[in-house]
Amino acid sequence: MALTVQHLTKRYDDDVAVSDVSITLQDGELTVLVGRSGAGKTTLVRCLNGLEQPDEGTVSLDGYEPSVTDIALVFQSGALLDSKSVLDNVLDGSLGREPTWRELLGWHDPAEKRAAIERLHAVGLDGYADRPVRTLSGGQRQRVGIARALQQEPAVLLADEPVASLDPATAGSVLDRLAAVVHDQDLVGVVSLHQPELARGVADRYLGLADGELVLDAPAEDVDADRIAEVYDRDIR
Ligand SMILES: Nc1ncnc2c1ncn2[C@@H]1O[C@H](COP(=O)(O)OP(=O)(O)OP(=O)(O)O)[C@@H](O)[C@H]1O
Repeated sequence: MALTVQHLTKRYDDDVAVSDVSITLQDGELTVLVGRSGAGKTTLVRCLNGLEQPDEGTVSLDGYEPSVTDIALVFQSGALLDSKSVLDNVLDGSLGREPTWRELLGWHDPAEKRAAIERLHAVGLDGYADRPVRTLSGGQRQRVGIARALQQEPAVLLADEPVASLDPATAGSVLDRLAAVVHDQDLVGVVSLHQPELARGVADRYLGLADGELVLDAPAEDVDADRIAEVYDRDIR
């Protein structure tokens, strides 16, 4: 499976947020998207999953237009429902696959429940299913967010600055989980990061944006700290 972006441009009035970006991302690889504040990372991620419509260009999955469930997004805040249990938050990922009456009554298919518990295992949250989400730490919440995204059974897993609010050690462990599920489940993985040093060890590929333009697209083994620093040092228009 490959996610292909061709000549994607997104403008806000006269401001070009993403400018003529073309990329191909393979499954089983975690791509780390870097760039200074305002470079266009969030806009590109939102265009990838259809939250924003590009002004020009296309996004395709193996040559087809992706469906809404093909691409899952992990939000910076986790965007979880605090009053619900961990398991119920994960099960929200399969809404849309289950009949409406089940959603309304909260009676989930037992197979979906088993799958949700396996997804909690995949993100290292065995034994947390019945905990109310409000009792979790920031890192645990982000891992619930990843499990919920996996419950959607996507081909592409996007995460927009998923560790911005976490301390470096916790951020590292969340990114390790993200990389592990991308590799184990052969997903196309994309994570945007404010702190590129956290990407070392988890990135298979780097993309760098500067002022909306793609200025770096290379396998991680070809990218050293200086190459990443160049992305941040580019002159702003
Ligand atoms: N909804 C919007 N309306 C108008 N301009 C926007 C909107 N969203 C983003 N922009 C502009 O598009 C450009 C790219 O913003 P974007 O949020 O994609 O950058 P970013 O790299 O994700 O930044 P950060 O790291 O600070 O989150 C910026 O100039 C921003 O002001």
